[in-house]
Amino acid sequence: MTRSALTTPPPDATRPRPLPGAPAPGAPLGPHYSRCFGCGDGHPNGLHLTALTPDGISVVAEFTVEETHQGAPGLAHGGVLAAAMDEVIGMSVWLFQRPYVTGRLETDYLAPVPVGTVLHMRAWCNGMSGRKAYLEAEGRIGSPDGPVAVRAAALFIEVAMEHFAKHGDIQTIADEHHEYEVNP
Ligand SMILES: CCCCCCCCCCCC(=O)SCCNC(=O)CCNC(=O)[C@H](O)C(C)(C)COP(=O)(O)OP(=O)(O)OC[C@H]1O[C@@H](n2cnc3c(N)ncnc32)[C@H](O)[C@@H]1OP(=O)(O)O
Repeated sequence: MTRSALTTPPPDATRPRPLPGAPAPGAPLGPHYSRCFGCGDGHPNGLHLTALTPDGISVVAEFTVEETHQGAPGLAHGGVLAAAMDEVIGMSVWLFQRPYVTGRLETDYLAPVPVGTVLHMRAWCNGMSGRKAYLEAEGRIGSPDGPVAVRAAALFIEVAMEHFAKHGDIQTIADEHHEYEVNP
């Protein structure tokens, strides 16, 4: 991965560990929001990623490239692939049970991804330092051992739940997230 200093963990970053209450290995991860473009099962033309965690600290996910995801005829749009990377990384940092948002996302495109492809994705955390989490992901064509088509490196920043209350739709957060108390 061609990664900048901004997405490279500093020497004092800590390695993540599975938290008590993390989903059991192999258990499916539900959407964080039903209308999320990346993972929402209620989104009419989103990516509909399906995911699980093998170990409580990383995520594997599948994304089937549909006609609605095209850029060039018959090929996935690069922005859609970046969205898929953002989403699987967001799913992995969600395992740490604190809210994070994408601060920076870097993407390498290594091979075109045809419509109909099942992209096998994996995301993991390289280190955490204060509010910053340094993460990485890859997407492989056709199988978990297939050729790598996309790689991404990201800096996610921890935010308070008030971030979503201030900038988003607090009622929907309250309706779908009973695990958090939101005090706008
Ligand atoms: C209900 C549940 C739903 C759950 C929701 C889960 C959603 C998952 C969805 C997938 C993920 C997304 O797409 S999230 C959507 C896309 N992302 C966003 O909308 C974020 C928009 N940006 C922001 O809101 C803001 O810029 C923040 C929160 C990222 C940072 O603002 P802030 O809180 O004021 O903090 P700030 O002081 O600026 O930054 C903190 C530290 O991070 C560094 N930093 C900040 N941004 C960057 C950057 N782009 N590149 C490098 N470094 C950065 C700063 O230098 C600083 O370092 P130092 O000085 O401390 O060293």
